[in-house]
Amino acid sequence: MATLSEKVLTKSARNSKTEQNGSGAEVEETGATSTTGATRPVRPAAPSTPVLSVRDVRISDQAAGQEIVHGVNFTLTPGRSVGIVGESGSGKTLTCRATLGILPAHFEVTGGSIEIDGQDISGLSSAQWTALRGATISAVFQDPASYLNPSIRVGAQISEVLKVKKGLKRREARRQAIDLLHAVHLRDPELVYSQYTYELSGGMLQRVLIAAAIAADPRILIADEATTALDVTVQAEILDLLADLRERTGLALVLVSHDLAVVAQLCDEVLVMRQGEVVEQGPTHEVLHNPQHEYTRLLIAEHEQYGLDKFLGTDAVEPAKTDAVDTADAVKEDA
Ligand SMILES: Nc1ncnc2c1ncn2[C@@H]1O[C@H](COP(=O)(O)OP(=O)(O)OP(=O)(O)O)[C@@H](O)[C@H]1O
Repeated sequence: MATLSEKVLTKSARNSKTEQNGSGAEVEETGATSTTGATRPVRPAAPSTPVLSVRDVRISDQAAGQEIVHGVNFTLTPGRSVGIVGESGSGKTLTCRATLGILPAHFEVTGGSIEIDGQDISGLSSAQWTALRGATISAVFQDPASYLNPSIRVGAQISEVLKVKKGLKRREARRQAIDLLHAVHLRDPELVYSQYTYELSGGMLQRVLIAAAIAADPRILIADEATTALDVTVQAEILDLLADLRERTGLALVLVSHDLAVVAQLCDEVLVMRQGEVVEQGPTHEVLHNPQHEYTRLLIAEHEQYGLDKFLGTDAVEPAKTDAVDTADAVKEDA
């Protein structure tokens, strides 16, 4: 079977859409939520094996002696995507970082379990993590400049991933890095390869970071507010790119966004978080069309003015009941 980057590159070379490759299995929806959350009906589990299982994960700040994330559940099979939305500080990034094994100092997973490709991550050694990151699970965060080294040409940074993770020789790593820059729709990839971060725009840097993140053909990509800082046109292009990777290569996506339109466009399932709780969870279309929790309704109301309904098909989104609540406080991110 062709690797992820080979498939991306093949597609890029053809520069045309192809049909799904069959690896995009039906999502296995657990139907589970936090104990306080609204629960959706469970669909029968899909036959495909999960690449990522997050089960009742709890994260605590050990310095403060406080649980911050109170139980997150979701399962991803190849080619499927889950979105995590919610107010600032609700635990979205901590959940992602726990999945990547990079929680900040003092923070620990104090309950539940996380399995990547069937492997419980709790007992992994640092060598095992090194093998897993990039090759099986990868991530793109906001602010790409802070994840790239300003004193090394961006292409060399992608080549390095290819040399370390795929054991490629210098010349082949360079060739594949340029192909990857092409695959993320950067014009003149050879030029970009030889440039430094200060020479590139935010949108270009974000694409470079995505190219680096997918270089080693991961099975799971975590995109945490990866398009938030970009202008709408560039954001749309990057979302298309992620959707394309997902459909064509079976990449499983965890997408954190404050933007419900982004989640509506890209995700099969959505988790709505507030104050460390998953208050609502289910198939994206269902949650956004028929929200059960007041906070979800608030989020939707906040986004309707930005044209969320255009991503939800022809049906209008349920009108939100917002009278009793100060939405500006409830949805701090949008302030
Ligand atoms: N490195 C850290 N040190 C101290 N506290 C932290 C750290 N990272 C997160 N927290 C705290 O943990 C809680 C959850 O943070 P997290 O970053 O997961 O929120 P979030 O939902 O991703 O928010 P945002 O949308 O603003 O990124 C917050 O109260 C935050 O202040």
